[in-house]
Amino acid sequence: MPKFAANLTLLFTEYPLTDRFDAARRAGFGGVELLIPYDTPAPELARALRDSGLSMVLINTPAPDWAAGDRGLAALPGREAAFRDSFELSLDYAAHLSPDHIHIMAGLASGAEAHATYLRNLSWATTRAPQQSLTIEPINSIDMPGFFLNDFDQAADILDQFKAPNLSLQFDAYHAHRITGDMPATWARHRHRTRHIQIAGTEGRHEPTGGAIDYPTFFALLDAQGYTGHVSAEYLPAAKTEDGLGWLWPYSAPAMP
Ligand SMILES: O=C(O)C(=O)[C@H](O)CO
Ligand SMILES: [Mg+2]
Repeated sequence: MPKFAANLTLLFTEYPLTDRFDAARRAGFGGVELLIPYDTPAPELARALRDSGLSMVLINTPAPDWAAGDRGLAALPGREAAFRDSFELSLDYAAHLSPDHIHIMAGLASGAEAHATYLRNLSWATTRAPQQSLTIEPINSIDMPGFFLNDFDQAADILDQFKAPNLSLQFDAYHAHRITGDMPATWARHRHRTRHIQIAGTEGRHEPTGGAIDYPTFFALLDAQGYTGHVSAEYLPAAKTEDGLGWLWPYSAPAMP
């Protein structure tokens, strides 16, 4: 059975942030991820994490002004100093939260200069934090127009060129479906590069049920292939989070009250 984590940026938003950790535990998750933890002091998050007994699976590098359209800095020419500062901030948070992975957000950019900047920044980051697992994630261009890393083969070229032991693929099955139309084939091509998986339903990015991806079959395949990473629920609950968790119950029952 895969190890399931809850994305606390999207799930359990009915609760204040620090209460979401325990809500995830009660629901049966074994880990959590938090995309943008930087508005809450790291010690406060660390306390909530410790009290819940869960592990932190993933944080993202900052997208300094999300509301203004920032989606990360790694591929932005001329913003190298800001990227390094933002990466240092994620390392500060990592020192408190010990995430399995930090996702380096590429940002909105395109072209050769952005590509060169991205490679330079990734190279710097992999050297700066050799013990920290780092990921890159292709994100589909419909949900996030202009995001630099928007294709799995593009990510594979970069990873294969780098061969950095601490840099790997974050495989979001929802994005894989939106980008290629064939999530299982995309997984087959790229699973050896993957250390973290995220899931969502293909209809409205809601619960991972129905829709074009057969998740029970995918989870069985992950078991058969010996995948040891986490599978994070990164979706928009269609209603109250707890009301949509039936998909998790065959794998992990909610804790008794
Ligand atoms: O959009 C996604 O799928 C992600 O995982 C990014 O980290 C967004 O922040
Ligand atoms: Mg994702």
